[in-house]
Amino acid sequence: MSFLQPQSSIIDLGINIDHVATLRNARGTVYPDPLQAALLAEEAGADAITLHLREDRRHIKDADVELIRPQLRTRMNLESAVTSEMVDFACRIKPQDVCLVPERREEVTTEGGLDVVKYFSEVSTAIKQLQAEGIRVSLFIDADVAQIQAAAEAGAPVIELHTGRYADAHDEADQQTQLQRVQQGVLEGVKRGLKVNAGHGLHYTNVQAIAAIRDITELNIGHAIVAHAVFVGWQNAVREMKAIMTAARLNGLQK
Ligand SMILES: CC(=O)[C@@H](O)[C@H](O)COP(=O)(O)O
Ligand SMILES: NCC(=O)COP(=O)(O)O
Repeated sequence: MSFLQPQSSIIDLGINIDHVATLRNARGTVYPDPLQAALLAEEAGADAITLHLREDRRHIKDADVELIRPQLRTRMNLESAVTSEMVDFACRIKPQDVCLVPERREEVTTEGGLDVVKYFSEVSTAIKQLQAEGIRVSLFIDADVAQIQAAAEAGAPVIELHTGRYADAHDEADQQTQLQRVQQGVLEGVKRGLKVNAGHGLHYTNVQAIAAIRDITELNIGHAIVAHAVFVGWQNAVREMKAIMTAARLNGLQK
């Protein structure tokens, strides 16, 4: 029985547990356990658990997804490449949400958003297949009008804007430019009736400006939280991020 009371958040936090698995896999141990991380994150205020089953299985493994799915008391947001192997797997597991992402084997992390314009037919087909299983589909895209338009036309109800360029900005002027791109992207998404999420590369001192954007529903954050947990503990790291995001949103609403 679950004693976790669902509370409505002013902005949702999806905790990405990929790099709990990265740490586990580094030594071939069974710890740290991604399932335990997911359950403790939920207790600490996570609104969703995000995990990316990469084609090379470098962190999350098939068995993690299978084990974690029925145990969650919030929801699972499974990040997946647009391949028949991954989409079939997602259809079998039936997470509440699937976020379709681009993948390149040799990349260190997800570089850039899914090119929905170029792969419109493949993306539309994957969306239909997932939706037939009752899964809500999100597309991980750059804050680009053409991509947002294509996402809406492909039938995705949700987009997640890639904040990597904002996070990697080399100076303040560039960061402002990238922030404005995200802000504009959010407006474009909302205009088309989409739920707009964001994520990638967000951390404790750059998340505020993104969380303050009033129409963003959810942020997905992983690497920075796993890293911070080394010093403050996993649940404190989750709570701290949620508190920072909530304060930034409330602040943003007052402006
Ligand atoms: C899609 C995305 O931005 C993240 O989930 C990212 O994939 C995290 O995992 P990696 O660090 O393996 O890219
Ligand atoms: N979709 C983005 C995500 O899940 C988290 O990315 P990161 O915080 O690990 O960079």
